[in-house]
Parts: sequence; C-alpha cells; structure tokens
Amino acid sequence: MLWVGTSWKMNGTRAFAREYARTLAGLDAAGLGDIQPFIIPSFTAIDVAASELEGTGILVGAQNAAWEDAGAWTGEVSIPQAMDAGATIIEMGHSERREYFGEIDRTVNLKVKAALRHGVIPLVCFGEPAEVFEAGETLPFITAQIDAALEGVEDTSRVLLAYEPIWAIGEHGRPPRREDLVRTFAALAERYGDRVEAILYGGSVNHENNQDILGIPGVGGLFIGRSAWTAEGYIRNLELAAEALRG
Ligand SMILES: O=C[C@H](O)COP(=O)(O)O
Repeated sequence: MLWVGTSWKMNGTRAFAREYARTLAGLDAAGLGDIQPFIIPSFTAIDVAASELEGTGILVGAQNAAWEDAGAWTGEVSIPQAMDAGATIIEMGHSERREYFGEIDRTVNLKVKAALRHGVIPLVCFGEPAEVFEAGETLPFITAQIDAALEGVEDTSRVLLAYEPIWAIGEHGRPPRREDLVRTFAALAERYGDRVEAILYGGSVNHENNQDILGIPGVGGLFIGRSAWTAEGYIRNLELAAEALRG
C-alpha cells in the first residue's frame, strides 16, 4: 500500500475545496489499486471536502490540532473538533509550524498521543535544515525528532511518518538527489519500518520525480504540496503512483 496525499497549506476557499473534492470523487479509486489517497485542506474546508468525499475511500485530514480536547486554548482547534468536521488524519510537526508557530518535539509527542487516543492517524512530519544536511548530520537530527515524537507511545503501528527535508520544501526548495534519499530511507526503514504504518517522502515532489522517488526502497508514499494544488495535478500524481506500484 502506498499513501499519497497532499496538504494545501494556507490555500483554498470552501468553494475551491468543493470543486476539488468533487473532481476527486469522480475518480475511479478502485482503478488506483493499493493506493491510499488523502487530502489535507485548511480547517475551514475540512467539512466541505469530507462530505464530498464520503464513501470514496479518500481520507481527509487536518494540518494541525491541539493535544487538549477542549477548554481555554484560544485560537486552537482540538482533535475531536477536527474529527467532527470530518478529519481522520492529523498532521503535526511540519517545518513551517516548527519555524513560525513554535511547534516543538514535545508538542508533537503530545499530539501523537492525543490522535491515537481518539483513533485518528497521526501524520508526523520531520526533516533537517540545509546546514544539518550539508554537515552530513541528517540521520542523527531526524531520528532524534522521530524518537521524541514517538516517546512513550506503546503502539506506533498507525503512525504515518513523513520525511520532509526543509531545504526541499516549497518554491525555493530543490528536490533531493536520489542517492541521498536512498541512504536516508534505508536507515529510516531499518529503524522504524516495522513499527509504523508507512514512511512518506515530501518536498518538491512533482510529476517528473514521483515514480523515481516511489521506487526507492523504504518509501511508503508521498506527501505533496504544490504539484497537487489542483485536482488535476493531484490526480496525475495518484495515477503515476498507481503505475509505479504496478511496476
Ligand atoms: O506538506 C507538503 C510539503 O511541505 C511539500 O511541499 P512542496 O511539494 O510544495 O515542496
């Protein structure tokens, strides 16, 4: 099974979400084979996307959620609230949240535990900055992030991990070299492969490198930004992944 999903980040109105999800709902999901698609809109559009996608097998997630269930946490959205809107995946630890909104390993860990307690899937993002990569310190850096995220969690089998090198993300990002990903995923698979649901790759995934990345041993899926920000772009990514899976 390959997990192939997209986060829209801070993009999209409810009307956009309805249109996108409707196009996606028209897809022959069975024809994709063993691919698990998921989309992660902004909070405001989760319910629209989820209702359009009901019964299609395509999952909808939230880009963040609080670890507490309710209370005086101004500006936060709890996991039960995200679930109420239709989310079954909770993303956490994305580098943009770590850089701009104070997300730290400790809060990611609290969120992993809260998501599992509520029976939704934690999607844990991690990745190193350029200077760590250039110093050859990627592995110790990312394994420390993952170990902290999973600390004290007995059963991690439903956790999705997403390796997103910070220097590879977004419009100024550059896709990693294949040999670097091969090395990193070999180590991640050896250390976490049996313990988690899947280990995804994210950062400058596009229609040209999609299949090549999926061919790397240990890569269990893709977490895509820009090249899936239109329904057509995302569907093309899904079709390419299905083709890669068929071999
Ligand atoms: O959440 C998605 C990632 O940050 C990747 O974004 P990108 O594909 O636009 O580089």
